[in-house]
Amino acid sequence: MSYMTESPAHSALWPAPTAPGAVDATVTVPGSKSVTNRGLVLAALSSEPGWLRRPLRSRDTLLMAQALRTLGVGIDETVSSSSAPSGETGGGEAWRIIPAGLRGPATVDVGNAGTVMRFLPPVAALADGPIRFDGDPRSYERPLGGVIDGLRALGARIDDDHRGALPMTVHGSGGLDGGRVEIDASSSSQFVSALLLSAPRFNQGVEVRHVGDTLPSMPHIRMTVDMLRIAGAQVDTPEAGGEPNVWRVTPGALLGRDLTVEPDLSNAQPFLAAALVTGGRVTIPDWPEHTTQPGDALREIFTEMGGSCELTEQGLTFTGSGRIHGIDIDLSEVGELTPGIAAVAALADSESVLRGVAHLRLHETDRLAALTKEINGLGGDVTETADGLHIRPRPLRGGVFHTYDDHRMATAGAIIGLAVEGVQVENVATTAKTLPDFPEMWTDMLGPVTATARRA
Ligand SMILES: O=C(O)C1=C[C@@H](OP(=O)(O)O)[C@@H](O)[C@H](O)C1
Ligand SMILES: C=C(OP(=O)(O)O)C(=O)O
Repeated sequence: MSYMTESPAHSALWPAPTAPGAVDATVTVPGSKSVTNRGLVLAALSSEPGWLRRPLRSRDTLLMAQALRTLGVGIDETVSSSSAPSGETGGGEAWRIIPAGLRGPATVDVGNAGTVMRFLPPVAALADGPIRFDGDPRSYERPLGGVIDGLRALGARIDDDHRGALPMTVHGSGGLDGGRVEIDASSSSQFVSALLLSAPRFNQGVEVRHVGDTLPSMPHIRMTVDMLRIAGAQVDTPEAGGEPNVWRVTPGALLGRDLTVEPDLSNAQPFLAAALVTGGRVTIPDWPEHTTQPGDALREIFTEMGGSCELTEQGLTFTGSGRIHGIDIDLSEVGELTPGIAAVAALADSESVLRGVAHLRLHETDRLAALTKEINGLGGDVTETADGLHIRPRPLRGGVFHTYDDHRMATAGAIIGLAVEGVQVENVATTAKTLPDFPEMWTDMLGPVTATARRA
């Protein structure tokens, strides 16, 4: 299976640092991948220029920006926020997005970014000309059928040589009818988000009805709806008294906005985990009081696993208790948190059952297989279930932790390395997908620990 293949170029080993004591650090986490890529798409489809402040600059977001540029959108990444119209949000980068007529021929490289491969085909259907979509080998294996079939039902012409997967060509005709569509989004919530994000520009808007058994990552669909509304779209949702599993977007102009991107709370996970694993304390500045990001659930999940947290003006402070408990939890809403939770669970004082995440087999890698193999490779006792993992903690030993081009596998290996000597994370550079500075941030977080340990 593809998750087992290792490319020689990726064989570099990163010695994951062990924590000599309790961490005590403040870690500023860059912007959310999910918010940045939605912000870029919505701004590109707007009727006037907009700003995106403190965007995430990582492989996934740069691929999104590059793809939109290829279609004709202007994105100035170098603008500092001081020259932005309302500089009151402070320093940091601000991107200026200037919408333009979308046109092909063009080729979009999706890398292995779910947000790019799912959110952009509907945008391409609005463009004039053929848009070819291609990406990393893994992108060919990730589900796309809901987007392709959905777009066809709404009037798009698509050549998908591999039936429901990449590579493919969307033959944009300058507009799309839109209307009613049924899709099965049980393999990815991003199918729903994709069809909703571009829908204000469809002639009839859209009514998306999910007809599958399960629907993962609901907070990400709520994020899509929230951001559409902020951009001026009218959206009817199941939460607002509508039918279950049905979303409607009315056609209309999207407005250029001045949006500040929240820190990526899923990327905050390894740092919070460090507080839990070492019985220390980590503060993440700018943790939003209200958010649709699934990472917000870490406040509850990690508290149940053995700590406490406090949200103050300084941010979110998580304090470990020195004990790590197992957890029995349905992670279907917050699937992307699974690798980090599994890593902590492998170090706990009792068993864990992680449920509701069968769809992780089709993420960056087969995450259930990869976590099982790698934790067991260090002496752990993990078994795959039909929809998750059963983790029985055991004393672990050092060894190579393979990452299969999955950023969250790399951070999971780093978490285990805090407590287990001799863990070597293969291809830690894969964290560049969403957090290019991860190794430096990790070492910086541990810096004060070393100082504390020396003082003690
Ligand atoms: O819409 C989004 O930004 C995301 C939705 C989720 O995808 P799935 O529903 O495919 O799990 C999540 O895992 C991914 O990291 C980001
Ligand atoms: C599943 C993830 O990414 P993608 O957006 O590529 O689906 C993830 O970041 O955990």
